[in-house]
Amino acid sequence: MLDIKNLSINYGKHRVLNDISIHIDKGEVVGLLGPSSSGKTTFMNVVSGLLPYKKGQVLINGTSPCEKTKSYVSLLTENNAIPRWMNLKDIVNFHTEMFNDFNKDKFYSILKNINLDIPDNKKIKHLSKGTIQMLRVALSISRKCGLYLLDEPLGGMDSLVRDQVTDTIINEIDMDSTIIIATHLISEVEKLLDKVIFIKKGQILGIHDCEDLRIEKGQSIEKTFREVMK
Ligand SMILES: Nc1ncnc2c1ncn2[C@@H]1O[C@H](COP(=O)(O)OP(=O)(O)OP(=O)(O)O)[C@@H](O)[C@H]1O
Repeated sequence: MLDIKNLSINYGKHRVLNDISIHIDKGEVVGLLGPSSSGKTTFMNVVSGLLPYKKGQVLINGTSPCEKTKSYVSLLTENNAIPRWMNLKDIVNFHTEMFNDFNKDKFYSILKNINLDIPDNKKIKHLSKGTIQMLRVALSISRKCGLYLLDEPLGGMDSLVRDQVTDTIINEIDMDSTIIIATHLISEVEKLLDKVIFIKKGQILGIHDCEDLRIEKGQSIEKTFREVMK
């Protein structure tokens, strides 16, 4: 489904992704795990088509990121891009117009499941950071896509809410869709993951099947992550 070969990205002279190669199958749930500044967001931006690349190859079902693949990919960006003046109804209308695959009913049902009771006329600027993040996650998983790129989906949420949101992510996304979650909150997402990619300073330190890694190391993915990143 996603094939990346020898991808390198520079910002000026600073290399932020260094010759990375990754293959991800349809339906896999993959954790892109690395400390701050390891290149996770850059990776997500390239795959989503937001950031062009010159070195290497990125193929989504055989096609380089472009307008066509954008309709196949739901990107949850790390930072909020929803204008602060919008209210809930504006946001829903915007998404309905913007994305043919956005399912409004599903969106409201997800809000209900995560106990997010936001009136239609409530403006973004009056919501807390954690609430905005929950809203953004609900928006991105209410699209029907083949690939979900979730960049720090749990940022700004308290631990109880994080559990609820991780369960919602896995329950609401079709099983044959692929999910890539970039995060450094590993314990919260590790139960969801089939595969992990360890990344540091733009370099892939390892790609593993989670079950195999747990058996091989006899410990959690988070503990192995800490050892690998030392
Ligand atoms: N637009 C940019 N111009 C120059 N350097 C950038 C730009 N965006 C990111 N960088 C640099 O690229 C490196 C990787 O950043 P990136 O945001 O991809 O990492 P990350 O793993 O997502 O980090 P975090 O977990 O803190 O969000 C960092 O050193 C960052 O400072």
